[in-house]
Amino acid sequence: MLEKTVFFRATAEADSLPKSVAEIIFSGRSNVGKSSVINALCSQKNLARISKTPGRTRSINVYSVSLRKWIIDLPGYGFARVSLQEKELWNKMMEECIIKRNSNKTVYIIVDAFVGPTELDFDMAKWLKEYNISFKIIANKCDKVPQNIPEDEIRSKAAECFGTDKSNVFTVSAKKRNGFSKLKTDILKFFNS
Ligand SMILES: Nc1nc2c(ncn2[C@@H]2O[C@H](COP(=O)(O)OP(=O)(O)OP(=O)(O)O)[C@@H](O)[C@H]2O)c(=O)[nH]1
Repeated sequence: MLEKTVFFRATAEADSLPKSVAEIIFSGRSNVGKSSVINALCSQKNLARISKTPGRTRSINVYSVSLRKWIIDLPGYGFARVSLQEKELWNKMMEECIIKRNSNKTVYIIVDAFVGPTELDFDMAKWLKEYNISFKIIANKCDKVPQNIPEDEIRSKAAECFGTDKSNVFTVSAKKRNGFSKLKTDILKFFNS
C-alpha cells in the first residue's frame, strides 16, 4: 500500500518544511540504514539514496504519502567527523523539525540490531520523552544477528532498554526486505487514524 501512495519526494531545510497533519519521522545513527528502510518500506529501489559512506543524508528528505501526510528522513546522528558547529546545527534542526512543528507525529528510532542501541539512541529517546513525543524502535540489520537469537528476544531487550512496550519494537532487515509487513501496518494505522 505504501509503495502505491508515495508520490512525491523533496529535500528541505528544517525551517521550511511543508505543513503536515500527520508525519512519521525516521531518525537514527548515521549508517544505520534509514534510507534502506524507507526503500524497503515503500518497495522501491532508489527512492532514498543508500550509501556506504556514513553521513550521506545531510538535509531532510520528505516523502509525501498523501496530501499533508509525510514521511520525514532526518540526517543521521553520531557521525564522528563533523564539527561542533555542525552538531549544533543538527540540534537546532531537531528542534525545528520535531518540537516546533504542530502536527500529529511518531518518531521511529532506527537502531542496529547487530551492534545494539547506543548511548546516542538512548539520548534521543530521552529527549523525545521529555517533550512528550511518541516514539517507536526499528531494529534493522537483523540479517546480521546470529540465527539462534530469536527476534522476539531482540524486541524484548530493546523494549526494556528504551522503557517502552514490546509492541513498539519492530525487527527488520532492509537488505533482505524482511519484517516489513508489521511495520507497514503500524504506519498505515497511524496515517489513517
Ligand atoms: N547487512 C545489512 N546491511 C544493511 C541493511 N540496511 C542497510 N544496510 C547497509 O548499511 C549501509 C548504510 O545504509 P543507508 O540506508 O545508506 O543508511 P543511512 O542511515 O541512510 O545512512 P546516512 O546517510 O549515514 O544517514 C549501506 O551499506 C547498506 O547497504 C540491512 O538490513 N542489513
